[in-house]
Amino acid sequence: MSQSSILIRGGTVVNEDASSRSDVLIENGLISAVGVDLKAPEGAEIIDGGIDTHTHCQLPFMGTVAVDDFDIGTQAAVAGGTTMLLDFVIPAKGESLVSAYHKWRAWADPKVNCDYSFHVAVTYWNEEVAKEMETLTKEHGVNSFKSFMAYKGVYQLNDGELFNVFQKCKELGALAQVHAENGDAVSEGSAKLLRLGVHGPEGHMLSRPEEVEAEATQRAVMIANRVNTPIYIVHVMSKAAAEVIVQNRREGKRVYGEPIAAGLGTDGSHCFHCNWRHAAAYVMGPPLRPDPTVKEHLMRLLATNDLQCVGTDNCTFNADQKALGKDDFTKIPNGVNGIEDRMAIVWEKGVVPGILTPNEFVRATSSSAAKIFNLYPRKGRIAPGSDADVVVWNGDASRVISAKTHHHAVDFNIFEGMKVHGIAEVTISRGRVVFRDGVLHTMKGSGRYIDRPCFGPPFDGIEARDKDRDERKLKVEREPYTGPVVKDLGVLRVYSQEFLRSVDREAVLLL
Ligand SMILES: NC(=O)NCCC(=O)O
Ligand SMILES: [Zn+2]
Repeated sequence: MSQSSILIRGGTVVNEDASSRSDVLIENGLISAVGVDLKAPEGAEIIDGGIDTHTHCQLPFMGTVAVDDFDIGTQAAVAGGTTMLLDFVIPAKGESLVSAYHKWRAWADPKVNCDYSFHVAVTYWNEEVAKEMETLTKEHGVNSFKSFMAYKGVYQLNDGELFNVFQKCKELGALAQVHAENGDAVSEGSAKLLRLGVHGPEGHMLSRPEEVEAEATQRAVMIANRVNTPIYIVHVMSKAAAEVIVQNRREGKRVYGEPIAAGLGTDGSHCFHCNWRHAAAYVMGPPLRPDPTVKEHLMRLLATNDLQCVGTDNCTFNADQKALGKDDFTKIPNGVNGIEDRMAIVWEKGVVPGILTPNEFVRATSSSAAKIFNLYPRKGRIAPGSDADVVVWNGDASRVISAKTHHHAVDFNIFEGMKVHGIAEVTISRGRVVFRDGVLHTMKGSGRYIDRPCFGPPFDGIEARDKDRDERKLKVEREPYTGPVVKDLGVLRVYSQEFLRSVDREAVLLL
């Protein structure tokens, strides 16, 4: 059969809700039939191609540029069974969001080897930004905007700005996302560690413990709930932050949480490694936690659907780039790898020990992302009419992860030496075999940018909740007050407690 027509026979088709022994027929980039005797290698599982919800290919960041570009990043993706990336446009403070979007498209379009789409970060706030958000949703298929609560002085928004961004997201039907870390606490913590003479990578981790992430997570959820708009917390890295999400979901708040491959597969103890380069390789924000039990904890929350999508935050820097921070951990470019190994890490740490079923694996690595970002069932499902992004997955086969053999550009792999089960034997992107038996067959620029319409599933019921909560229902109709009113001084003056203590109170009131 030609590339535009592929029949995968004799496998088990694994969707998020059911598995069945079926063949899969692919024609012209779409799945055209799923059924028996249509005619994968015996015993293989046919899984919908993975969706990585969080990548930063060739991101200009902290004085350098991430080395996995859109070509290498998408090659690594398909080699690991991922067929779609959701990357981020991150405009500089004051830069037009729309221009930044076009700049990122020009970087990505000629290079991508599988489908992709962009979230856009809001790194400052004014009315022009609000208009540009609208343009991005209406003309450029963007339905998610990320705000940073960290990176003080660079990307960090204050609470008032978060209210504005979330309110605009709600109006547009776009999903508000946050990087939840208290940027002021990070900044104070970093300065303290440096003052104490802790300059190495461990200082990064020690300067921003779990409560710094948990507090910001709670604040973001509170603000989103005040606005009554859904909120998506990117890279949930700690038990404390995860607990905030679990509790708020129990209370009915519309909150989604995204652990990443690094947080599920390894931990922050590496930041104490005596080799500086090794330790620096694990520096990312929020940090990987030193507690070795965090990874299993997060995996169990994926099983219960308390956390939803697995991303990677893939943002890779070579040794010489990480060395920008050799004398000061605050200058180490933050970021780790993950795109290629994400699916295998979730299989190894989730399915192999029995924490996740294969169906839950599909939900966590693909279908939930497709639903939350409004791509379903075009992506995230093996069914007639869906895009033919498919992986023939061998859950019994194993490999040892190594920077020597990986498909990334980076010179280090945070999962180095780990034996993982779950191998993508064949990866099909839009009906074309792009990876088979360990060999890439990618075509640079063949991936497409996928528009994502607004008002996806996270918005179901939001309007009804607005009606239910409408405070006007509690407004009290009263007789107007007709008694005396103190003379209006005309000017509202706000004095500090210190000032008030230092002067005669009577005098101040008379001013
Ligand atoms: N996360 C990280 O350490 N690097 C990438 C940029 C970001 O997402 O904050
Ligand atoms: Zn990120």
